[in-house]
Amino acid sequence: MEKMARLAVPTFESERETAIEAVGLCKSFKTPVVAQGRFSGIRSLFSREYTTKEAVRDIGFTVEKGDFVGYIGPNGAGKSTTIKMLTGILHPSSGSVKLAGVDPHRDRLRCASRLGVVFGQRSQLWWDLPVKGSYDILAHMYGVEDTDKVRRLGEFAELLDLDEFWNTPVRKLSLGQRMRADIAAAMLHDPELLFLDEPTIGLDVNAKRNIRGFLKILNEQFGKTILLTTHDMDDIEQLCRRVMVIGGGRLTYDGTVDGLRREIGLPTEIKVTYRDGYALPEQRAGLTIAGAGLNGEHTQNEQERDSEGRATANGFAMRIVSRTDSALTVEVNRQEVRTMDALRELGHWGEIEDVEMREPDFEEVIRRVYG
Ligand SMILES: Nc1ncnc2c1ncn2[C@@H]1O[C@H](COP(=O)(O)OP(=O)(O)OP(=O)(O)O)[C@@H](O)[C@H]1O
Repeated sequence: MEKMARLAVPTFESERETAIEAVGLCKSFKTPVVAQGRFSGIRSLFSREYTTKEAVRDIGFTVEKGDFVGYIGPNGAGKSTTIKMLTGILHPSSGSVKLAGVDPHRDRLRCASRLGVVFGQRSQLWWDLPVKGSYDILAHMYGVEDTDKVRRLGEFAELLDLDEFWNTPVRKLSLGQRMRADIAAAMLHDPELLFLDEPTIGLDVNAKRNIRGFLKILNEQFGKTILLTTHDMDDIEQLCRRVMVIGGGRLTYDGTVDGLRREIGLPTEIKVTYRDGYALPEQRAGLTIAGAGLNGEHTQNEQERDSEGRATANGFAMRIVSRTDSALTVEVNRQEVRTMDALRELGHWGEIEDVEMREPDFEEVIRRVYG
């Protein structure tokens, strides 16, 4: 870590300089209408009929230098299309993008030196070359000095455990190894700005932890600006201060992660197993416990559930949803009470042997955002 700190040349003079500015960004795709019937394949080739898909509609936002922003939304929402426009791979149908004041479409070369890009589904490494060989080519392409290359790769190898597959052809790497190699490749020329499109997709817990740790260091110690798309809510919660949600091509939320959770209002589920059973306090047998510090006030307001019978955010602190002789499963409304306070309360009812927690899953969170 100390060695890494020596590498850390602050890139930004001012903390709050703008790293990304997107204004009225739109992207439509025209696709030929597929003809029906005999010779449909050949007729489609000559068809003049098109359908238009508005993948991104009027998106605007600003990202300050040093920010770590999550960009989330369901499949087909327009995340990758946005990233491709931000990185200059796709031209917007209308609107504009500036990266540190530079248009990535007009000035691709200047932007390339400031920009690292990782697409989780695709690699920028040479399939048949050993990992090291790809880095040599990339360093040459970006004009990275040999001393810088060696120093950076040494640090990345330490932080991302690259040594174990240094000489292995890329095609033989596991998905986790390949992703680590790809992220190091994207940072080899020391860009200020890093775009990551689903970098943890399909990875096991250890590989995810390793990659998240590295991204955290890049952001917190090196001040790199990072924009991350993901379907993994843990990526967002552990890494991002800010989250933007896109749905149907439009930005539907832009704010803090906590703000998003509050807006959605889904409860956390906790299952507590007791060593020798539990005793519910008399006044709490109604299974719904009021907020304000779990003071035992009893509420039984049916409006606290939505039309599907789920607990809604307001009006309760903790609700018992199922129980056996030795275990209780409760929903905790995090708008009303902290999880630690809920656990403390549960601890008063018996000796706790085991605790399992379940956060609302990502797809459910997203569904709620779109109402
Ligand atoms: N080159 C293309 N031609 C036609 N339609 C496209 C093209 N690229 C994307 N689309 C369409 O634009 C919409 C947005 O796609 P995009 O890949 O940006 O979504 P996404 O949010 O990244 O989804 P996912 O999470 O599944 O990767 C989708 O309906 C997709 O089918």
